[in-house]
Amino acid sequence: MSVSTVTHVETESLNPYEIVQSQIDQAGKRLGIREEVLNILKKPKRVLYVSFPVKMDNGSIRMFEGFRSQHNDAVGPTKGGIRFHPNVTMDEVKALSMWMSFKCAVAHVPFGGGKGGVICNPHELSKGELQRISRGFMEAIADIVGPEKDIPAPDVYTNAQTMGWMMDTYSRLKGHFSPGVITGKPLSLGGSKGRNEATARGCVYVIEQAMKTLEKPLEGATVAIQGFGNAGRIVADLLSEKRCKIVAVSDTSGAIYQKDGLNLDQVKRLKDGQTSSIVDNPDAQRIENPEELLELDVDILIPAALENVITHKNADRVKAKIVAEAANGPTTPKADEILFNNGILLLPDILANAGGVTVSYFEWVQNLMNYYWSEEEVNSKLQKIMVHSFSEVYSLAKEQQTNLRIAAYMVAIKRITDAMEARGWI
Ligand SMILES: NC(=O)C1=CN([C@@H]2O[C@H](COP(=O)(O)OP(=O)(O)OC[C@H]3O[C@@H](n4cnc5c(N)ncnc54)[C@H](O)[C@@H]3O)[C@@H](O)[C@H]2O)C=CC1
Ligand SMILES: O=C(O)CCC(=O)C(=O)O
Repeated sequence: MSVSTVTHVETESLNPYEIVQSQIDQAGKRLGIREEVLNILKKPKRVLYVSFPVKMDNGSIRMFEGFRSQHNDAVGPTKGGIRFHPNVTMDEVKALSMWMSFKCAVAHVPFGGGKGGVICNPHELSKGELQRISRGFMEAIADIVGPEKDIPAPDVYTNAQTMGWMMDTYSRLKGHFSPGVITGKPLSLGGSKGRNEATARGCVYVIEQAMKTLEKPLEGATVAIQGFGNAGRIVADLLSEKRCKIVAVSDTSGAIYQKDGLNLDQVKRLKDGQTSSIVDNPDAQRIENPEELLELDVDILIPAALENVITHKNADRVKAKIVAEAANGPTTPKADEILFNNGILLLPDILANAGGVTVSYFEWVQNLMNYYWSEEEVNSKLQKIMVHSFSEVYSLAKEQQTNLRIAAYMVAIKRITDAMEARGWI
């Protein structure tokens, strides 16, 4: 491994909106795209701020705030998840919507990028309150979403149930059943088989291709995963089915380690138990500083929680051979540079976690046809897309002697600017 050339960077922006703009600049310049065209991509087309009242269980009325950002719809209607989190900001939602445009373009999914967020802490809310927040937010954004306009989906701290409530609210407002307005729904409401696992499954398909390319066996590979929700937990299961050793996982309660591989059934029982905490595990060692999970000497590191966890401050201590970004935006641009110089293969979010939106696209197609596919059909179509996307991005990265993130952006920007040109926008 070569020694990093970037060792004394003092600061870098952790604002995801500024980060995605710098990523667009880097890739756009390599493509030789005019600045005025890149400027179109550097801002979302529309951002809606909403505030809405919700009746709480104790009878009080509380105001909640949220955002929906629609980045670029040159390729098709905008699409992307809705996040419920206490720290959601408008800039974060804008950035997430931009990553969605590029992700869809990398996967050849005919959507532009959208994203939503509601500032709230689901851990402090009852199921009834969550339902009223979900309905309130959908009512507030109903005018700008729709099966042919903008199609939300789950993201952090939202799930199939949240999507079901939102679909019901939208359908009532429009006066007809409208499953195509949102994806990631329960199967009983037009959800797609395989959507719940799709983000993780897509990530595993990409990891498999990367390991093949590096000529390393997947069987027996050691894995550390930050985040144990939809993305992280299912990645753990799927990689363990492939006989990888999941040696460390973390969630908001902390991080645990077991050098011979964690007993995942036990970890899941703890997560689903009363305290919802993975750290009370007598058979695993607790990692006192959970961020040190990112620095473990493993074959594969999977950030599957939030943004900005691998930065210029800790990137030099990352020892994994592959970093697979199940999360959106976990690695900063300076950290990208350090990992690349250190010979670590980073599978960027807009490639590695594109499985979720890909199967969301399949769900939308099934809703519009009102004809549903088997799980095998969904998974095999997903695999084809992920394998093809990886090889397209990997070949370009080799040709351009750059990292996979910049190559993925180049693929995406080319596809979106071609559509903008064909529409006569540029
Ligand atoms: N759900 C989906 O289909 C997709 C999700 N993603 C991305 O994957 C990431 C995770 O999302 P989901 O798994 O859907 O959310 P989730 O709500 O199902 O799970 C989030 C997990 O992250 C953990 N977490 C939160 N903060 C943490 C921290 N500081 N340290 C360690 N763990 C922490 C939580 O405890 C929870 O286990 C996000 O970046 C999301 O945008 C990307 C593509 C699709
Ligand atoms: O399934 C979707 O439409 C979008 C999922 C998502 O929010 C993401 O890929 O970040």
